[in-house]
Amino acid sequence: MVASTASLAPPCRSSLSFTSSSGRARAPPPRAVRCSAPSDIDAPPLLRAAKYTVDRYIKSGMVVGLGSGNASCMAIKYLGQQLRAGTLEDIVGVPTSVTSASEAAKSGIPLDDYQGCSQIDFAFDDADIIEEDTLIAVIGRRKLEGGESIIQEKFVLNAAKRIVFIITENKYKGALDGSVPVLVQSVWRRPSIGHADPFGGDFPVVTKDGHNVLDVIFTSPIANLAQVAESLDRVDRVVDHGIVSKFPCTAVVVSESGVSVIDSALTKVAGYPAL
Ligand SMILES: O=C(CO)[C@H](O)[C@H](O)COP(=O)(O)O
Repeated sequence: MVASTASLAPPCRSSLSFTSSSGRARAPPPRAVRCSAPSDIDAPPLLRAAKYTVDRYIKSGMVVGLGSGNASCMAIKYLGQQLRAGTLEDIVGVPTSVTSASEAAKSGIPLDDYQGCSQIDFAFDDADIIEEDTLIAVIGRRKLEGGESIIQEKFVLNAAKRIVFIITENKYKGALDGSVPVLVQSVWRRPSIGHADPFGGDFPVVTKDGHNVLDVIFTSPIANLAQVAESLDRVDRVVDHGIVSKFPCTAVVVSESGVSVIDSALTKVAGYPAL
């Protein structure tokens, strides 16, 4: 459960600046490009997307960030199958959560800890929502009580040379809605009865890194996720948040009609094999 709730006025798209948290201006990313994707037409669409991601992006010898969520779980299992079949060799997985670590261990994928790992060749992950064009994602809206960690997940994604989000079509949007999870240093909460402390009170979630989670709820569409991330980065006692801004970034999007690949780097599209 979330610790508490706050609201934030949505930023205005007209002031989009793409300034990084270090204050450096960066060029707006190219528009995402869509192309159709591939084979294995009998499998359920999410599984096709997971298999496509493994087949297309993972090569023998890679260090691979292993995401969290349904699609990532399928990709982890399929990666394990490819290792057992000998189609892929010498893969080391870096899990983004306890759940992905456990799934990878069951699938026979050798693992490394994210804290001991500075270079990750490729990572895949689920997301709660992805902004069209920029491919900026929100992760971590679900409960944070099963060993998930936004800090761990973002560390792995940021350390990866290339990332792919595997999502269903309803998560790929122009006008984003809902909430952004924000990690804050634990605060003492006033109890309605009894005693309170950072680990109790009215039972707020305390993450495995020792933080509380605020869900910043937007009551109108989020016009500009990059600007929301910048604003949050400037708030005192905010440790991290669920907005992932990474370039280049690819979304493998599942719809009823099939699987599409949307790539934020126009130049990469030409390199795709015929699908
Ligand atoms: O934090 C996340 C990705 O790590 C997402 O919140 C979550 O995993 C989405 O899961 P699903 O795709 O199964 O709904």
